[in-house]
This record gives sequence, C-alpha cells and structure tokens, in this order.
Amino acid sequence: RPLISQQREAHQCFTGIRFLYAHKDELHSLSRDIWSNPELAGNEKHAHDRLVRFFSQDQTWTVQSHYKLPTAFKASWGPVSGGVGDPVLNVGFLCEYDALPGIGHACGHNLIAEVGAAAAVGLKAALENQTELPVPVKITVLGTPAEEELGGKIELINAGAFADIDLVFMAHPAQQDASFHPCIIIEEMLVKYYGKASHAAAYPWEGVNALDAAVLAYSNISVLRQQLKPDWRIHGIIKHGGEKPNIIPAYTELEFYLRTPLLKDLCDLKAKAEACFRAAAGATGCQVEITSPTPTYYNILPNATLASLYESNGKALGIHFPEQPTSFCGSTDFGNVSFIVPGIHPFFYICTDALNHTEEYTEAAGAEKAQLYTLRTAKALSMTAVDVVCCPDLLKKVRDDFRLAKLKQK
Ligand SMILES: NCCCC[C@H](NC(=O)CCCN)C(=O)O
Repeated sequence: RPLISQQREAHQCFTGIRFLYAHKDELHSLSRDIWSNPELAGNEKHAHDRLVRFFSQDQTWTVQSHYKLPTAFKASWGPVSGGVGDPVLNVGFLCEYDALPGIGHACGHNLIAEVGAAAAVGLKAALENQTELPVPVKITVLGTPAEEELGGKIELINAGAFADIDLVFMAHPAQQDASFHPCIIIEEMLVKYYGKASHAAAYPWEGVNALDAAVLAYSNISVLRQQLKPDWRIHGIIKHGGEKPNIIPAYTELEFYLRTPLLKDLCDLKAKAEACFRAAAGATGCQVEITSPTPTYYNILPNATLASLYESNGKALGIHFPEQPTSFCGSTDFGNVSFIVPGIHPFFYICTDALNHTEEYTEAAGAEKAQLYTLRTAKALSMTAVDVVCCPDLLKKVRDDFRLAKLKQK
C-alpha cells in the first residue's frame, strides 16, 4: 500500500485506541454489570437492556431493541465517506451475553459483549470525520443471544439479520490468544424412554424400568467412545431419572451432545449413537423417542487474511500468539455465520489458568485484571477492521479466502 494510506490508517487506529483507553471504565462497567446479573440463553433481558442503553446514549447510533428476537438488538452507525452511489461496506460486530446454569458467566460471554461493543465504538472513533475512505462504511452491532443453548445466531441468520453485513468480528475468552482455533460441529440429541411404573418392592415384575434404559444407554455410549476418532466427542447427562426409589421409573430423559469436525462424520456418529439408544430400549422393553431439539452448529471457517491481519495488529499491541495453540475449543453458532459472511472469531487470554465452564473461570471473567486483555483484543479487532475498510485489495483477499474456505468444505 502507498505510504500515505498506511500513515492515514495508522492515524485512524491510534484515534480508535485512544478512544477505547479514555472509555475503559465505562466498558468495564458494561461487562461487570452483565457478569453480576447472569441470565440463561433466551432470557438475557438485563444484558439486552444494558447494551441498548450503552449504544442509545450516543445519538449517532440507531438502536433497535428486541431486534428479530426478544433479547437480540441491533445498533448501526453510518454510512460515512466513500463515493456517492458506491456500495456500502457494512462491518458487523457481535455481542454474546448468555450465562450458564448454576455457574454464571463461566464462559466469559460478558467479556464477548464488551469486546464487541468496544471494537465497534473504537472503529467508529477511527472513522468518524473521515472523508477519503475508498468505500462508504457502515458499522452494525448485533446482540446475539443464546449461544450456549438454542443457537441465537442461527435464528438471526434465518430472520435475515446478516443479509446486508459484509464482514463480521467477535472474540471469545479462552486460555491463550489465537487468531483462529477450529470449533467443531455440534448436534444435540434428546432421548426419552417410556416404561411402566409399579411398586418397586411389591410388584417389580409389573414394571418396565425407564431408568435402566437410561443407564444402559449411558453405558453403551461410554463403550462406543473407545472406538471413536480422537477429535469426535459425545457426552451427556441424565436430565430426568425418576421420582422416588420405590416407584419403578416410567419416564427418563437424557441429553447428549455429538461433535465432529466434519458434517459427514456427524452422520456416522449420529447413526452409532442412535443404535446405542435403541439397544437400551430393546433390552429393557421401553419405548424410545429421539429428537434433535436445536439446530446444528457448524464448524468455523477460517479466513487467512483476517487472521493474519489480526495477528499483526495483536502483536503490535503486545499479544503473544503461541505457535501451536492448544487452547479450548468447543462449538459455536458463529460457525453458521462464518459460512455466510467472511469473519473472524479469535480467542483471547484473560489472565487466568482456569478453564472455561468452571466457577474459577466465572471469577476471572468478572475480575479487573481481565480488562487489559479484553480491551487489547477489542483494539486488535478495530485495527483489523480499519485495515480492511481502508484497503480494497485486502477486502478482495478476505472475500477470496471466504470463497475458497467454503469450496474446501465441499
Ligand atoms: N446447544 C449446545 C451448544 C453448546 C455451545 C458451547 N459453546 C461454548 O462453550 C463456547 C465455545 C466457543 N467455541 C459448547 O459446549 O461448545
């Protein structure tokens, strides 16, 4: 790129970073408030209202509360600059804010909300007053509820919320920084066994024991696990196991998560798991019902250009990226977004060795010391967005990577 445009970008990045530094307390209070009021998937009323207030206080944002879903929102700014009639480049940032049952913000989604909001206001600070951007730029923040359950982003995709977004950014707390780490496909299976109640001491021979079916199913899956590929996962719980020891359980319910890196492997795993569940029904004489109550979350598609820009910007801010990240990964509904819009979902360290989905991680996600890392991540995302909006060649490369990554999946 010509030196003059590099200097201009550096200046814009600096303006965005200075803005975030000046607003760090307000941004921390945003995530701390969400952390102090943990809400389960689909019920994030407090977080929704808090984020809507955050954007509404600056009247240059157009804010839509309850956007397409009861606890989703949309905040948009712009377009600015570019030529009259040029197609607008709409840069999206995503905020998640749901918590886990019993352990609060043990996955740090309060920090995802902060990163998304901070990166968006940082980019706005960098772009406002710009008159010479190569294309008109708009910023859209989507509040995407229910990542831990239900798949809020998938519902938003189906409702058309991503239709006009060109690029999408978010980041997730983890044990290490990584510009990309594969998140795998997940499908949920709900298994219900129907038996027949009876007095467990007086007439056990009259009963059909649905708990026995659940226990056999759990054991069948544990045996199956020995023969699965190393990167496949299947794990579950017994959600309902009966009412009282002296009543032969007439109904039990299990919930299992099935995960594989590739869609075709998921079909194999589903068939094997289903055989385990049906065998348990056959052995006990129960009826079985198997459903997939939520949509499948896809793997995340990589975007090499965005990842490399994010790493250069992150390194300039002091982020260390291990050569071979071994960090946590699970599954995310961002995977489905990555198939329709080019984007990145880096992971970031939050100054703890604790693991996600533990009480220790909940503690860390609310701590002051996570802030340096959270805001640094937001700055790296803003800078990456500045790079792409200022340089049409980079935008083209990002789009080419997106198309290539999709082709490789076929
Ligand atoms: N319907 C179940 C979805 C579980 C999603 C959950 N997500 C996370 O932990 C965030 C990980 C980000 N990659 C999971 O168990 O993977």
